[in-house]
Amino acid sequence: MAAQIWGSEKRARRRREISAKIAQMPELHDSKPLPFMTREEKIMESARKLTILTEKMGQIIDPTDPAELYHLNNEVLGLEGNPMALHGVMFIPALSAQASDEQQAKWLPRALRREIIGTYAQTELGHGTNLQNLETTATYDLATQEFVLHTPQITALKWWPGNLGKSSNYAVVVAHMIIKAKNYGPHPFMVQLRDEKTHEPLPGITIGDIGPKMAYNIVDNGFLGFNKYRIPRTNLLMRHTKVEADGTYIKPPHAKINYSAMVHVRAYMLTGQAIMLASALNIATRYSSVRRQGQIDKSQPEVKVLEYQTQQHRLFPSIARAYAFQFAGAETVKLYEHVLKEMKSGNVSLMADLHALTSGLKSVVTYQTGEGIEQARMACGGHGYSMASYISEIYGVAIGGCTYEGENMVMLLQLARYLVKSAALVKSGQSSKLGPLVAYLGVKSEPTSLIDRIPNSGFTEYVKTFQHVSKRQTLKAADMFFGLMEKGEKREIAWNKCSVELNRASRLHTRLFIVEAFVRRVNEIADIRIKEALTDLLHLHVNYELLDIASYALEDGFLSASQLDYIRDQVYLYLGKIRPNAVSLLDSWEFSDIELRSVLGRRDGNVYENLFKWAKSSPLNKTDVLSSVTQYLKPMMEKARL
Ligand SMILES: CC(C)(COP(=O)(O)OP(=O)(O)OC[C@H]1O[C@@H](n2cnc3c(N)ncnc32)[C@H](O)[C@@H]1OP(=O)(O)O)[C@@H](O)C(=O)NCCC(=O)NCCSC(=O)/C=C/CCCCCCCCCCCCC(=O)O
Ligand SMILES: Cc1cc2nc3c(=O)[nH]c(=O)nc-3n(C[C@H](O)[C@H](O)[C@H](O)COP(=O)(O)OP(=O)(O)OC[C@H]3O[C@@H](n4cnc5c(N)ncnc54)[C@H](O)[C@@H]3O)c2cc1C
Repeated sequence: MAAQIWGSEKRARRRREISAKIAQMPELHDSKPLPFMTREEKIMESARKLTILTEKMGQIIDPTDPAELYHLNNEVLGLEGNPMALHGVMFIPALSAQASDEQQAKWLPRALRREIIGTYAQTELGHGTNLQNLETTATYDLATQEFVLHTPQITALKWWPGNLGKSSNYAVVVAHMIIKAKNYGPHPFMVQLRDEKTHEPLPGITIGDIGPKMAYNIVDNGFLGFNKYRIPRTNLLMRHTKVEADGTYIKPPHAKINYSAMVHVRAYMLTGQAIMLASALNIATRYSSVRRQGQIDKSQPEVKVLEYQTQQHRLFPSIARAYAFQFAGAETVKLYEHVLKEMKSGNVSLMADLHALTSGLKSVVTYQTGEGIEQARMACGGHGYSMASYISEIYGVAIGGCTYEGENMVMLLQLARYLVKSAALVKSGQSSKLGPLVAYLGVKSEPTSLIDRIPNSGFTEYVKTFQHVSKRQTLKAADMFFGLMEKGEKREIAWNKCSVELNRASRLHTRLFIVEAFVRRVNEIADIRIKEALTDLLHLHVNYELLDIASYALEDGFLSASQLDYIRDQVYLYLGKIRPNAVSLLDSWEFSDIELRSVLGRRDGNVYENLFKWAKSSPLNKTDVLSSVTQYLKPMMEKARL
């Protein structure tokens, strides 16, 4: 199963080998539980481990393999981030996709050797979503052949970029490029922020940390202002766009090609989210098979809480989602790598499809991951609320994904643009022009679902039902939009008035893609036992998801009330079938105790002894009487006694 999850037997084996090596290297372990550290201590601890890793990485992993590097980071540095989180996730990808060969030769080897630390600085205090209204300017000075970066007012301060505040000395900065008073829109520039020797900010740069966040606090998300700060013309990333010495602008082959670093993260973050969801579920499911509370049969001893159907219903559909996201994520990364290769050689024809797909996926996956993790926390009762479970940190980090790389509603609306264009093709009889991801929009569907009538149809009838609801909602939302425009409404106003319906269409389309990716994967599996276990999970997935969106299929009678009962019964049937495999389905992800950082979720199940040990190690328990008591509470009580 681990081979299915991680992509191959070799990958699964390598992960195990890496975890085993790390287990033998105490210098790479947290020196004490992270929840007991202050933010400064955590940042220091992370930097300590990061530098050891840089030295010893070659002994542990193949540093050129991103999957090995990612696993190493998760084990050693953890999900709260590290001082170089953005360096690998956005700075290097931005340089790789947007710098010319010559620029790459100059900067990439230095970045890869970790001679310099970089980040991606785009969002500002006043604008994150609406890139066209970013305010930082890069004005070309023809006389000196330099760009002058400037922050015209407080809202133009860069705000949020990870590791910008304290760790990075370089950044890819996105600024409006102005040449001879003409604004060419946002473009990426390579900018040195700090002196390479002293790490002091360079003159003209104002920089710092934006303060603590809900989670992810090892990362120093930062602010950055420029006061007429000059960089050479050749620091504009020039793979696709060029500015010649005389100010001549050579436009890129696609208007949005500079957005590729965002698409990179949107594609890669899906498996990252799956991992966080599976981690939280691993903790909750293990704990649920240790925790005994109450009886189902009063004549029997107390049961493991995992025996309760409500507990299974809370956890198992999310286990199915974690697998579904992992499989959909792996497909998306493959597609992304393909499109990137094409893009580098000038073929930009697949960019719109990839943008639409990743926009929908990042939104649905992050939202459902958040839901699943929060349910996992509640499934652990009181102990889930303790930082000892570590679930709250996983939750905080995961839901950051609902916001970063494009706020979810906004990204769903990006997919909706693509769906509405596709709907227009269907309505004008041009269905043959639909891309493969939306081809179903042009296919006539049956009048009713056959879900309960062809039980051995594999998952075909389910897929057809998802297709039906997605198609119907897309055409309905598009009709609403076109109708408003026909009535004379301006395009943007009409769009806003339909946006809730449009986003519903985007979610349904994306959920269909996720179901299909899961079905595709299960169909490919040769090993009978693995196929059986995943088929059960897929049954739960399709029935649970369909129940969740049933209103769309009931509205037009595609599903009947009795079919809904059938679907509900299938959910209960598969909850029971999955119960014996539940812990194994999560243990198969092979998270080590070091990586999980959870007292509740330990592999040995020794929860209570370790919770007590953990509580005793709380810094508050170093003394029996705190100074807050001696200084304030004790005098107060004494005064009251007088
Ligand atoms: C897209 C916007 C909303 C609008 O852009 P704008 O330029 O204004 O658009 P318009 O002019 O209106 O045009 C719209 C048309 O453009 C098309 N379009 C838009 N984008 C693209 C694109 N990328 N490709 C192709 N086409 C595109 C669109 O389809 C329209 O076409 P049409 O007109 O309909 O034909 C834009 O403003 C936007 O994107 N806003 C969002 C801003 C954003 O995303 N900011 C991100 C900042 S960086 C950030 O947030 C970083 C966060 C770091 C987080 C760190 C944690 C990382 C964890 C990663 C884990 C990795 C795990 C790895 C796991 C593993 O290895 O397994
Ligand atoms: C943990 C974290 C890490 C980050 N890291 C980085 C980084 O490394 N580099 C970087 O540059 N940035 C980073 N960001 C910033 C992030 O990319 C932005 O916060 C994000 O893109 C959302 O933009 P915003 O903050 O402007 O939200 P807003 O756009 O202000 O969103 C507020 C509300 O307005 C709604 N809204 C906005 N526009 C529309 C619209 N057109 N239609 C409908 N609704 C709309 C949204 O849906 C939302 O409900 C990070 C953010 C976080 C939380």
